[in-house]
Amino acid sequence: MAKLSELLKETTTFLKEKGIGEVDFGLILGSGLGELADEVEDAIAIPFSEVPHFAVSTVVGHAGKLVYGTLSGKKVLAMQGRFHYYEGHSMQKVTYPVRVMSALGAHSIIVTNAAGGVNENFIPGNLMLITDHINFTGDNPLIGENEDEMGPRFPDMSHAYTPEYCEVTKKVANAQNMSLQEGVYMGYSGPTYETPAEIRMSRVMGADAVGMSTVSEVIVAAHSGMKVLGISCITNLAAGMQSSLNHAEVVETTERVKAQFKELVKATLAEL
Ligand SMILES: O=P(O)(O)O[C@H]1O[C@H](CO)[C@@H](O)[C@H]1O
Ligand SMILES: Nc1nc2[nH]cnc2c(=O)[nH]1
Repeated sequence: MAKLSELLKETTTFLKEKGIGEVDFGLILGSGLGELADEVEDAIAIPFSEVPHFAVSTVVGHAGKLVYGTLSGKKVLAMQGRFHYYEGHSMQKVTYPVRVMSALGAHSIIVTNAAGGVNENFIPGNLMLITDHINFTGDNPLIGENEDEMGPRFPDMSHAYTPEYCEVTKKVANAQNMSLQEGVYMGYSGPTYETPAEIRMSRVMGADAVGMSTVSEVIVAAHSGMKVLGISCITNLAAGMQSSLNHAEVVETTERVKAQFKELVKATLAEL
């Protein structure tokens, strides 16, 4: 199998030929949250299907494009949509875009997602600052040979969600009179939503929200030495807390709060 560093060379050479230059921040925009990339100035947009070694996005609410340009004065490379483990990709494939962002010079990523609220104080439409995560997917993108030039064999996850970035985000939300919840995101493999019993377990384990993404991306960001800001949009109450769950409701809730979500990310990005 080709080394990761060799694959990355092919991908970054392709992207540079398309006009993509230095990147400060990588942005991963979750279910229904991709519209933020439409605000990128001087944008260069490339479908995932054209990018060497990228998977394709198959989920509703994930446009499947890379968008490069300037947002809040920062050079960003945004993913309008992401890859998920439940789509049948390996964890390495799911997280390859984070490797690409790092290889293009990004020192930080902003990860966003749609998530179910486990914390009984949350309501659909809330935004939640992710302060930590529980990897409950049963897999890890770093399993396998470690390429030492990519990062350490045993990465420290003590401060995976960069504490300074959390502080800045809280200040920005406060200054804008925006309510911002905070909590722990628990990543399941999906594609089933959880059972009510799993949600009761998640709550006991310390989860405030549950989803099917993000944790593997943040593990790779930590491995690459990147700073991380994570924001969940609580799109529904988790299983057992409302009558039933479906993806149409998830996308509908993001529609309702997308203006607030975009404002929070843009204003925070300006301060980072
Ligand atoms: O995490 P994102 O991609 O935002 O989407 C979340 O919403 C989808 C389920 O409705 C799953 O893909 C889950 O992970
Ligand atoms: N796993 C999971 N993912 C979600 N994405 C949006 N809502 C949910 C949820 O309740 N559970």
